[in-house]
Amino acid sequence: MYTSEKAPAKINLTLDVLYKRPDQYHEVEMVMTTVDLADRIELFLLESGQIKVESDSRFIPNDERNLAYRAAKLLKERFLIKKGVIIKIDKQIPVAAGLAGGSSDAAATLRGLNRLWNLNLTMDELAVIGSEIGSDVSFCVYNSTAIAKGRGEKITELPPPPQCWVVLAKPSQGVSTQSVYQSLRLDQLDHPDTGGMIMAIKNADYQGICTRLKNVLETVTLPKNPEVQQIKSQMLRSGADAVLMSGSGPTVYGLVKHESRAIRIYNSLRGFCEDVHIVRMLGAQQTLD
Ligand SMILES: C[C@@](CO)(OP(=O)(O)O)[C@H](O)COP(=O)(O)OP(=O)(O)OC[C@H]1O[C@@H](n2ccc(N)nc2=O)[C@H](O)[C@@H]1O
Ligand SMILES: Nc1ncnc2c1ncn2[C@@H]1O[C@H](COP(=O)(O)OP(=O)(O)O)[C@@H](O)[C@H]1O
Repeated sequence: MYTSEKAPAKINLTLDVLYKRPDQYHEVEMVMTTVDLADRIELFLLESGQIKVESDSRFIPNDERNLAYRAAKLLKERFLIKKGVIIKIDKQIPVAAGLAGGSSDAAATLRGLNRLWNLNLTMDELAVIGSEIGSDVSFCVYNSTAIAKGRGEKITELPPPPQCWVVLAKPSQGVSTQSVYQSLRLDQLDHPDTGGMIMAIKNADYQGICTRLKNVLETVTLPKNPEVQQIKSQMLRSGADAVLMSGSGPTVYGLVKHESRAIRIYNSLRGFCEDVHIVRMLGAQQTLD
């Protein structure tokens, strides 16, 4: 028995942090969507009951630390499943980049095992389970466009944003999500216009989306990582309609309407950044290829 899932990357269109919670997480308000840069997850039923992870990437663990492994283990224990699974990960999303690659792999594993192990769980039930793996996993289960609140597990879906091209550039220096949140100066934040962003998306207002991109975590990552600001400036110089760092970073993305402009930005980044991708904004549930 076999099944497969795509695990797309996410980008934050807005990311706001409201306050630090008693559980030491932060209350967030984020508008996120997906792009067509995706890992591919293949799931093979194992009668032996074992969970195995195989990946072509040397940047992620292939044991119980892998978020896809943790998703399988959680489902197996929660629903007393005797069978096992081999999880093959074709890694395309840059790791520790602010693109939720690990979270998306975990979410794709939940969706795939729901079929492979005949669990018949709803997306809402899978999203609740996903929130036990990480704050971004619930959003990744729905795999669409949404407002995320709470730690990131309270999801309200939105219509997809208008079609456009996205140039993603990931600087070489990694970033620790935990340290970014912990270094945030909550009393000095200039908050995003989250409501305005939601209206712009609902009205398919591309310009309105561009003018409202804002991520408060930039206040931490940009001073520590000058490459991020350099890439933002270079993208704007080369014609991006808007630029922003995604999540806790360091990936920067630029939005443009036409592929020719995306190619010009891509070429202008040679020498600035090695890990650059031209992708489409997705924003809606993906059918399997
Ligand atoms: C920053 C964001 C924005 O979309 O994405 P990435 O940059 O990771 O893609 C997310 O909030 C990251 O979600 P995720 O990467 O799943 O975080 P988790 O593993 O749950 O938490 C990692 C650490 O980040 C901090 N954390 C995370 C979420 C949150 N709402 N408040 C926090 O303070 C905590 O210190 C936690 O120990
Ligand atoms: N399947 C996976 N894909 C990517 N990273 C993973 C995976 N499983 C565990 N990890 C670990 O999670 C961290 C990066 O998570 P990722 O979701 O790629 O970054 P971000 O949270 O910045 O978007 C790294 O420490 C990586 O080793």
